[in-house]
Amino acid sequence: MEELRIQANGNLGPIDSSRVPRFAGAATFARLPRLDQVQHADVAVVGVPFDAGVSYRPGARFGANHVREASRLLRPYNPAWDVSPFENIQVADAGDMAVNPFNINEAIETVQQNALDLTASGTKLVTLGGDHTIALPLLRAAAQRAGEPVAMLHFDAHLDTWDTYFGAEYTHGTPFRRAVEEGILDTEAICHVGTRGPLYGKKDLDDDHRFGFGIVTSADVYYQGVAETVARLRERIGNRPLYVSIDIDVLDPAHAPGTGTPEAGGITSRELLEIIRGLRGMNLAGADVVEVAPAYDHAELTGVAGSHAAFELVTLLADNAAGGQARNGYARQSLARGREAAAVSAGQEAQESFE
Ligand SMILES: N=C(N)NCCCC(=O)O
Ligand SMILES: [Zn+2]
Ligand SMILES: [Zn+2]
Repeated sequence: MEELRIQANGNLGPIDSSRVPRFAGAATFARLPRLDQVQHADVAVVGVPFDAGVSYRPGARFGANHVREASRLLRPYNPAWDVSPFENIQVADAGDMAVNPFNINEAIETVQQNALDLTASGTKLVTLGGDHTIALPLLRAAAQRAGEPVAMLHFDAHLDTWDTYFGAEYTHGTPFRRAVEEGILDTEAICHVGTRGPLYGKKDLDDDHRFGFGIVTSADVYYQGVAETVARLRERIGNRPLYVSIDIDVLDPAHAPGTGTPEAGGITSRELLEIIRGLRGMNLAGADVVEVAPAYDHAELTGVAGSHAAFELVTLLADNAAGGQARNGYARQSLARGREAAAVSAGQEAQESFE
């Protein structure tokens, strides 16, 4: 079966699903080779089976393998970008980090160290969680590799800038407050996207604002549309090294029921994928897709959504490595049409589409 891989430009790609049924064999992300089967990976997809930081339903420890299973149906060409990511760069599945399920502090150290090890020779990481606690050590590693605090786009129903739960500082609801305190985020360029749902009090928003976060709520995405959302995010982030953290609960529970703390009124998977495509050319340092909890999933909805989000992130990295060649994909065309339609309805001249 191994010899039935697609190969291009010296890169070992997925097992060819026209010759080996895609439901055969052990799952790796997108049926890509394991890291130990390649000389060097430009991008590694790695799992973190950890959920000891959750405040409600457990189960995200099984998320990475669920996303891998659902990713069997991905195909090698991404028409939204006009890019074949696995041809441009070597992408491999680095398996799972061996994190201690009984000791959160130790697990956080392990994730940070493993992330540093995996990125030692320039590999970029797309991490599959796991609960959102793991974003903290991943951000530490990303900032260390970037040599400076990183910008962040945080897709989530929740702020995750709370202080403590039951006195615990390191949980899935607190990683970004810790990250600000540690000085690893560029607080000029951090933004939540998809925020919604009840909070503990107004102070949650005041604190979050004080830390420097911008907020594009789920309703904002609805009212202003994807094209405008993307334009604002790009303006805020610029060319800074950017970490993208995607909590799958950013999606409406109709699109992603398999998660631990669902909130009604979320964005659609179409909106999420289009916003990621809108980040074309940005300086992505690393990314994660977290909080997939398969026990609450139905018909693999959440797994499929997670796998597609990860595929778009890998495509972004692959396109950057090829010098930002993506020009003719249909996402670009849709985005241009969206900007035009928004301008017409606002009675303005259509603005130049961003580059
Ligand atoms: N799903 C994440 N990351 N955080 C949710 C914390 C919500 C809470 O327990 O209040
Ligand atoms: Zn969340
Ligand atoms: Zn979260």
